[in-house]
Amino acid sequence: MSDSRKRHEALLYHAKPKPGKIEVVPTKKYATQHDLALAYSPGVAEPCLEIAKDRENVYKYTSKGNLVAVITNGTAVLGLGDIGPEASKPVMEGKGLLFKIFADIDVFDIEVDATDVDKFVEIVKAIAPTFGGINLEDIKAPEAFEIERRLIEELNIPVMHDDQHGTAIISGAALKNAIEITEKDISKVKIVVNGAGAAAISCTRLYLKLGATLQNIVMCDSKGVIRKDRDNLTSQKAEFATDQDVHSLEDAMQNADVFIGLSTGNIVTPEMLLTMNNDPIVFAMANPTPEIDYDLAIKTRKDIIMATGRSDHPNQVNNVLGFPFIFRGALDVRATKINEEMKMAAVHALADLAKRSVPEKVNIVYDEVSLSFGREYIIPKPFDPRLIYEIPPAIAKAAMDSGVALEPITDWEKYREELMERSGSGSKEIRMIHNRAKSNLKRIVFAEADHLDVLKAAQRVHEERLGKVILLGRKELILELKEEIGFTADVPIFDPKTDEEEERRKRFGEAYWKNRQRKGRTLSEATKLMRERTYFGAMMVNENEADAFITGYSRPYPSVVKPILELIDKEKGVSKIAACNLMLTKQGPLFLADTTININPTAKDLINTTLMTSGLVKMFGMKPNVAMLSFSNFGSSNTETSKKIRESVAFMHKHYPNLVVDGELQADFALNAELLAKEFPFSKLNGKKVNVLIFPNLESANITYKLLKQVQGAESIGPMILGLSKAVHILQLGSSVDEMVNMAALACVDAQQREKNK
Ligand SMILES: NC(=O)C1=CN([C@@H]2O[C@H](COP(=O)(O)OP(=O)(O)OC[C@H]3O[C@@H](n4cnc5c(N)ncnc54)[C@H](OP(=O)(O)O)[C@@H]3O)[C@@H](O)[C@H]2O)C=CC1
Ligand SMILES: CC(=O)C(=O)O
Ligand SMILES: [Mg+2]
Repeated sequence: MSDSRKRHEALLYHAKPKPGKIEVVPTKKYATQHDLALAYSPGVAEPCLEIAKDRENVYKYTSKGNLVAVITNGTAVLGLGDIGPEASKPVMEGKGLLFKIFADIDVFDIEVDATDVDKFVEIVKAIAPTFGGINLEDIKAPEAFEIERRLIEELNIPVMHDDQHGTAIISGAALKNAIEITEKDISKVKIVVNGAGAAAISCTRLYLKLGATLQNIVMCDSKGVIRKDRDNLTSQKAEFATDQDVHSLEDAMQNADVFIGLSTGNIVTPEMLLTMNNDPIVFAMANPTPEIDYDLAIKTRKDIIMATGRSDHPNQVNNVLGFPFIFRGALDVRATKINEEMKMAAVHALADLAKRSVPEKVNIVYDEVSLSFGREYIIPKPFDPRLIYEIPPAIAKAAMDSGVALEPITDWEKYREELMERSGSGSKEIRMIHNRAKSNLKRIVFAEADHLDVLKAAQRVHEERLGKVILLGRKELILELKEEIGFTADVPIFDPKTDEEEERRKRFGEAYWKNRQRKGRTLSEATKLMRERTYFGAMMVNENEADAFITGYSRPYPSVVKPILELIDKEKGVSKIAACNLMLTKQGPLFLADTTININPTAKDLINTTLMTSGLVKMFGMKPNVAMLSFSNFGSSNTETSKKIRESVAFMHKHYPNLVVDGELQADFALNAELLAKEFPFSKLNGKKVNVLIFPNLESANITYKLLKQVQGAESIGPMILGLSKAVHILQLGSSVDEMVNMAALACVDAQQREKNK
């Protein structure tokens, strides 16, 4: 896109459909006169009086605890300089947007027309009662240091100048990882810092805490190198003044290992980069134009680790990765400050997160095949859904340990749940299954581990400790792919076709043959079949060499179901297996059956499917409320379909009176409690929230689950096979990584359950 088009697009984005990026949204009902009498006079007087009695109650009755002020005077707006309070407003609204979407924190952006330190401090202090925290932004040095120092001292809510400490935390984490990749020693690396303002000074102070050595640092400002022999240095600049024989940025760059740019755009040249040491680390963080263009830098030095503050290149080192999560953790324990311990905890939590395997969602958002720790991925991406539940707990814990938390967290698991809930990251049901899988690790076989996405899913299962992973497939290819995605853990790999597995093939073949010898299989045939991974993997579960098995990613469903049915016995009392999909819809979880096995089930099949699905629902910790669906309601039609459903409902009412099941019902009546109560008050489903839908045939079930997925974007877990005697599950052809991770977790929980029921 040309520069003028980009400019036009940015202006249009801010202007339309209504000017600006944020608005205020009420959180309470306001539809009736009664609601308004509560929201405003007279009802509002009650919380006012409670707060007047005890100021602490402000956290109970108002939004203070989750409200942050983003405050500026517009004197150092990005790298655009002193452009004034009005011109800074788009940036501050932008921060409001980011606080909200990444950490569910509400923001008032406040642009103050005051450059005088005393006046600015007075104004912020005067409005502080409104807020739970204060994010100072884009205030130039040296005033920024004094303003922040005084506000921290005089207020008892967290105050942080983000350009200083947010930037220091993020760039500190990135620097720590980049140095690790280059295998250098932080205490020995030569660092050039260009810029000596709010961001540069605080970043450099933090690098010293990470182990960098003052003698190895050269800092430059707009006038050149900050040398001891320069006059009129501010006290902050004087901290970093050098007596080395360097007099220009060019001099400083010679043999430097690290360049930190927090100054202004386009001031580093390719020639300067060429004089740097091997494996140079270049963080050109000026916004919006970096000190050197990303493409130019990587073209100039093949051995570079390059980062900018921008989102359109790899390695975005930008404080967006920090402030939402830092304030989240601080607000959640009512921290009175954001202290050094909390900042350091954030550095390490961020640096560590970059080393773990990346959720597939992140690859998709950034249009990447497989992000993994390395030169082009030294720090997590802002859209990483794990940030919200990994970083705030680290901050909160450090606040508690360092004695600045007024409301310590006692239940960390619950806190993590709340954080996930805030971000809408994954559903409760998925988290519940993941947590249960983690509680007792089961051995799970991935049949098609030589496929990239299957291997990525296995990596997640391993790293998130959802199960003990066993990989099946071509070993050489698996090893190659493992290396590519940074899956370094040593997990068992089996290649069923190789000589290495001859003994197992023989043993599995014999066991299989014993079962099938009267069904037309010879021993040699049976042994030969064990070269196939579906057979081999399923036999591992049969022979207790694994607890769970998932397969089917690369093959059509029916071609996988057939061998599975030959190999794995049905559960006692089950005549036919069935399949169920859990759909995570906006109205809550819905279990749909039978989505993939029985084309035209009989009344008996429907009863079996209903009973098996009800068992599954209980495994998810829920009570099943089952609607048997059709195109008619309670006898309004007399087709064969309606009749078979009525027959199965009658059977279940007689033999399973405690099961909440009814029908036949149309889908809208099943899912709309009011409609059902009005028309069919006699129904067993009255007053219940239906969470199981049993369909009259496979077509209707299968079409519905796929429609929900595509049209409503509902997440689906499944199809889960019901009625087998082992935890064996079949994936849909081409399942996504997330779907496979969820299925694997479910298969592990299924295996746990079977162990318990033994
Ligand atoms: N990626 C990120 O997350 C962040 C990036 N930044 C970027 O860092 C830059 C500075 O921000 P901030 O510290 O808040 O602002 P300040 O106004 O506090 O500091 C600006 C500094 O840049 C120096 N400078 C200006 N021009 C040059 C030059 N040609 N050569 C060397 N130094 C120069 C100034 O020198 P002097 O002291 O002589 O005036 C001053 O020290 C901005 O570009 C901003 O966008 C800031 C925060 C976060
Ligand atoms: C990112 C940021 O805060 C800045 O450039 O000022
Ligand atoms: Mg800023």
